[in-house]
Amino acid sequence: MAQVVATRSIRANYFSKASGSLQDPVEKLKPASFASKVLLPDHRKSNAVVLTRNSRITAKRASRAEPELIPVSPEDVLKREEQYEQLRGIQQVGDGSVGMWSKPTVRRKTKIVCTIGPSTNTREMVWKLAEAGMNVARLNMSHGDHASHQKVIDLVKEYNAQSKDNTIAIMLDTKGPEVRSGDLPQPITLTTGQEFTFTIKRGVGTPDCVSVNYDDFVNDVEVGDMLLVDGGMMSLVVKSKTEDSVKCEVIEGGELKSRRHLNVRGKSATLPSITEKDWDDIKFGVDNKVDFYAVSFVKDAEVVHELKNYLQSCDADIHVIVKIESADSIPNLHSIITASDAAMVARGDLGAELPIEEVPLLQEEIIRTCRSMGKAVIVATNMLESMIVHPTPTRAEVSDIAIAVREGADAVMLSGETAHGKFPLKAVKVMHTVALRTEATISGGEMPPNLGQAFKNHMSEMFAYHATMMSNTLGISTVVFTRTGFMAILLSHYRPSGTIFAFTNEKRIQQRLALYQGVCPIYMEFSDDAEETFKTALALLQKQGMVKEGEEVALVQSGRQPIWRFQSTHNILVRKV
Ligand SMILES: Nc1ncnc2c1ncn2[C@@H]1O[C@H](COP(=O)(O)OP(=O)(O)OP(=O)(O)O)[C@@H](O)[C@H]1O
Ligand SMILES: CC(=O)C(=O)O
Repeated sequence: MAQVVATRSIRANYFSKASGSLQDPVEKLKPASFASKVLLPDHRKSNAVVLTRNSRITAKRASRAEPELIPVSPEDVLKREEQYEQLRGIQQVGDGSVGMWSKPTVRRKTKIVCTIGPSTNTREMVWKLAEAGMNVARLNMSHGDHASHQKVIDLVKEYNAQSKDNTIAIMLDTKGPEVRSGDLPQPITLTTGQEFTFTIKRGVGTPDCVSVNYDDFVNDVEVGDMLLVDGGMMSLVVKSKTEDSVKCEVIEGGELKSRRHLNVRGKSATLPSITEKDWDDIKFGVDNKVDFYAVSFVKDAEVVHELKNYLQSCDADIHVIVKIESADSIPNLHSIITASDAAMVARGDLGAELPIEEVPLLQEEIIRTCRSMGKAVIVATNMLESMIVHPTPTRAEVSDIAIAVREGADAVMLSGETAHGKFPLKAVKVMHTVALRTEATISGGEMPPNLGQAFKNHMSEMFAYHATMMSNTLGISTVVFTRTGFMAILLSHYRPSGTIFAFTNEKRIQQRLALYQGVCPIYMEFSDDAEETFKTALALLQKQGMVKEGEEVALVQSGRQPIWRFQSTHNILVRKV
């Protein structure tokens, strides 16, 4: 057994200039030296860690072995050998940070968010999605009613209650101040060059005029503005305005269906980010104890504070994900993300309010900002759009998922693909496979920028750093015990190469942790005796096939609320299962 024990005297100035999020691909293929597996060049230069007192680090060498893939469906079992060979190949030419001495099991780290809709809102489909790899179920409050969302919430809770080793978090996505066209008796064809009118009068739906659900639409738009319909599928330029209508010329035509999104290029609506309907939906989320709110069209941090104050006032422990999708949010990105728990790159509206070519650059920037601030980040929209109607993805879609994984997203999201698509399970499987394959090429040890500022240099942060170094060096998984989720989230932030098995005695925390990259959350009653708890945890991991006999793991005891330890002591124990 190896042990790291430290007291408060450990110097915490171990942070160095971060590595970029993407390593040079040629560099990546070079066999790494031992030192480069442990520390990146910058870390080496800065002589990162100084343990001054009461510290000892030893580690036992176990037999060399290779990692194994976890099957997620019967089809995967058939492909196991093939994938195993693939991964082995990668590790031989690549970093070697996984599986150097021990035998960790390779699990997908990047999480999958699935929007539940008419294709998937049954018991059978919720179960199948969960078994295929869904980690978070998203309820889009722009569609459906409370009764239909309640049914899905109950199904997910039922799944969680009966599942031994899996848990699905619930995300309630607010409708927000979205501007939509009204209902139409049947779709209308818009032809390039044609005149078309939007009116704030209710109930209009003719071949050349349709209602808009927002009274200030006429005031917000100006002559010359470009209107985008359905995320840019169609576009119109504003030619003139009256008191209640906006006359346009169709630039890009197409088929206009009922209740389509309307965006004005470069402008956000002057509506509040949380509308009356949203407050009603938020209350519904509190009553149902959902895990996350995804708040649409956030423009500044004020709205996040307002929501957090409300949640505090009703004693609701629900995390807030800000959706970055409005032109106004970009100048306030830093303060918005600071105020929230996580962010979503909501590329649909983002690419309509801003020029579409800005989307990949903003995605990279938002991910980098979140990673440097210790916040979770989700990449959403159109990830496998073609799979709404086709059983296989385009190559570009596969690349899109791989890019989000390599950029360091905690999660990737499916929208129409699982909500109303023809192949929801296949879409999840594609996401799973692409994420897993991409992750196998990412070497452990890449730290986010500005590390050390995110969590106020807490002692736990240094332990997360060292546990990560151990995981990367020894090729082992990490086991952490957490009541609040803090330490598991912190570890996730450092992206160790092995899985983070996060044991918690709180069901809510277990569900919340389902969103975080690399975290496998497990519910367990804690005993008063630490040793007994460790043994039970390792036995449980072995029983579920998550670790194997003889495999080593790093047990981390740190965090804000000490469990079985004195206030000022923190431990990392390396244990053989
Ligand atoms: N709860 C639901 N009930 C009915 N239909 C739904 C539900 N959730 C999603 N959908 C359908 O799936 C589609 C894609 O879901 P998504 O969450 O991407 O919607 P969206 O972001 O509002 O996009 P859109 O502009 O297409 O409505 C929706 O347009 C809607 O047709
Ligand atoms: C997810 C979402 O709301 C968007 O992409 O606009």
